[in-house]
Amino acid sequence: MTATRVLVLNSGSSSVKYQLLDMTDDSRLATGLVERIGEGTSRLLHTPLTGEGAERARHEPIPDHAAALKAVASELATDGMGLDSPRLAAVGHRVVHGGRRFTEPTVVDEPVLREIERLIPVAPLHNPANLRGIRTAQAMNPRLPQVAVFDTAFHTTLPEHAARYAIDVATADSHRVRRYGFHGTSHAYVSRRTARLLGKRPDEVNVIVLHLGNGASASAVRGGVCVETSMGLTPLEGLVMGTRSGDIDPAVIFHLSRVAGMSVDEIDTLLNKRSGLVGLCGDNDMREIRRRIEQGDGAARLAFDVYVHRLKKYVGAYVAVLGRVDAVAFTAGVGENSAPVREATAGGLEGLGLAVDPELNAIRGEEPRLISPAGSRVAVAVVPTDEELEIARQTYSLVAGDGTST
Ligand SMILES: Nc1ncnc2c1ncn2[C@@H]1O[C@H](COP(=O)(O)OP(=O)(O)O)[C@@H](O)[C@H]1O
Ligand SMILES: CC(=O)OP(=O)(O)O
Ligand SMILES: [Mg+2]
Repeated sequence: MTATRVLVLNSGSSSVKYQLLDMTDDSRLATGLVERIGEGTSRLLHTPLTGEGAERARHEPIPDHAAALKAVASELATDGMGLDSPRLAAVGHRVVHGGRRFTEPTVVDEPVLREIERLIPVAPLHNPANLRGIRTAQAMNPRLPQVAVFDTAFHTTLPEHAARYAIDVATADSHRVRRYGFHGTSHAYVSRRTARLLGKRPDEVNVIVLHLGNGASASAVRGGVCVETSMGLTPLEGLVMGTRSGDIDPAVIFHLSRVAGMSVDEIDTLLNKRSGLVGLCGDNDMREIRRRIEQGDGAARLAFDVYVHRLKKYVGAYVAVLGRVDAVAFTAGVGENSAPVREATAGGLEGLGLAVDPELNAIRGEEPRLISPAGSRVAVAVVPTDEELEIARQTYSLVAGDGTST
C-alpha cells in the first residue's frame, strides 16, 4: 500500500487545528480542532469527510498538547486513519518561527528541534506549542517522518534594507533582532494563486497580499519573491489585528513602564492580547463589529476605521515599494469574508489604479475571484488561502522526493 496521506498540524498556544489529506488528489479526509487546551472546558471537534461519517464533538478536560494529539489520533483511528496507518506518509507541522536558517520545509531531527527551541525567545507564544506538537507526534509513531513548514521561510528573501531595524547593528546582531515576517505559507500560496487567476506565471506579476485573519499581515511579492512584509521580529508588528496592536511608537512601552508602572510582561500582554480590535471596542470578530456599527455603535466604528486606515497605509506603502502592482489580494477570515473591509481599504485609491466594483465585491464564494471593475489598472482579488494544503504539499514533496510542491 503506498503512503499518500499527510496529516497537517497547526498547534497554537491553546489550540490544535488539523487536517488529513490524500495527496493523490489533494482531497481532505478529515478535519478538526481542539480548543481551550489546559482549561477545564476543552473541546475536540472532529469531522470525517469520507463516507457517512458525521461531525463528532468531545467535551472533556484536555490538559496539554500531548493529550490533545492523543485525542486527535484516537478520533482518526476510529475512522481507520490513525497515526500508525501504513497509508500515512508524514506529519506536516506549521512552525511559526524558523529564524534565518530555515528557508525550506525541513524533515525534523534532533538538531532541527534544538534550533526551533533556540528560537523560543523570539516566538514565545508560538514555537513552544509547535515543538510540543512535533515531539508528541514523534513519540506516537517514531518511524513517521515529521516535517516542519515555517511561517518565516517565504520571507527569508527580504532584502537587507527591509529586514534591518535602524538600531545599533552590534546589539541587533548579537540578539538576532531583525524583521522575519510570518504567515509566509499563506502569502506564498495566495500570491501564486493570484498570478494564476490573472492567467500569468508567478514570476510575471507583482502582488500585494493582505492576510487578514485573527493575526494579520501584508506582503509585497515581486515576481514570486517576497520583498517586504508587515510583521517583524515577532507577529506583533504591522497591521491592526484581532487582539494585537500592530505598529506603535516603541516609546509607548517606556511611557507605560515609567508612568503607569507596568511591568514588561504586563505590557507584552496588553499589546498582544488586549489591543487591536479587542482593545478598541471589546470585540475581535469583524462580523460582530459590523453588526454594532449598523446599530450606531461609536466604539465599533472607530475600531473599524483604525483597522482600515492602517491597511490603506500599508497598501500605499507597498505600491511604492513595488513600483508596479498587478494585483492586491485579500485573504484569510476577514479578507475573504468582509466586503466592507475590502471596499473601505480600496476606497479613494483610484489614483493608485485601485478600485472595487460593489456588485462583484458583494458576491460570496469559495473560489478565487476578481472584484475590481473590468479594465482596472490594478486587479483587486479575493483569494481564499489554504495553509493546510500548502503545508501538506510541501511535506509530501519532501518525503516523496518528487518536487511537486509548486
Ligand atoms: N463572514 C465573516 N465576515 C467578517 N469577518 C469574518 C467572517 N468570518 C470570519 N471572519 C473573521 O475572520 C477571523 C478569523 O480569521 P481566520 O483566518 O480563521 O483566523 P486565524 O486562522 O488567524 O485564527 C474572525 O475573527 C472574524 O473576525
Ligand atoms: C504568526 C501569526 O500571527 O499567526 P496566527 O495568525 O495564527 O496567530
Ligand atoms: Mg489562519
